[in-house]
Amino acid sequence: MKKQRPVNLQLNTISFPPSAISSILHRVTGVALFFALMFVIGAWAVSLSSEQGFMSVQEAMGGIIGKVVAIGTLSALSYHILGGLRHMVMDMGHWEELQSGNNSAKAIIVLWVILTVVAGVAVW
Ligand code: HEM
Repeated sequence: MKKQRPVNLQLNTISFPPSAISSILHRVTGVALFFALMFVIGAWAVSLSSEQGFMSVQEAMGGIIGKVVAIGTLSALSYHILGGLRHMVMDMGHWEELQSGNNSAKAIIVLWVILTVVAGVAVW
């Protein structure tokens, strides 16, 4: 094996194509959804436990932290669903080439940003 193999440990010089960014985002939002779901189910359970529980969840959701968590959850869910739909289309044999794959990745990222802004406006 060659002793002097090319090494690139400078992460800021590695450029990721849109499809790679899309793939990373899909995994990140999947993990984020797992944790967000604990919060959603927890809040749901407390809100249904009693009238006081409902009021406390309502109050928490009206605060800045509650709103940020809600927007983050909706944002992760919207990206994950868009990514899931893109996967479904790819499973049917489309958007598998370099160009079309990168284009569809860019498209869902743009759609995701728009949906996040819409969710932000709606929740705030
Ligand atoms: C709260 C519900 C969900 C959670 C917690 C979740 C979680 C995850 C996680 C953690 C991954 C990454 C797995 C890995 O990369 O090893 C993943 C992948 C995936 N998810 Fe979800 N997911 C959820 C809902 C959905 C929905 C609604 C869809 C479809 C619209 C979907 C479609 C997919 C697909 C297609 C993959 C595979 C992506 C790939 O192969 O790169 N997921 N999910």
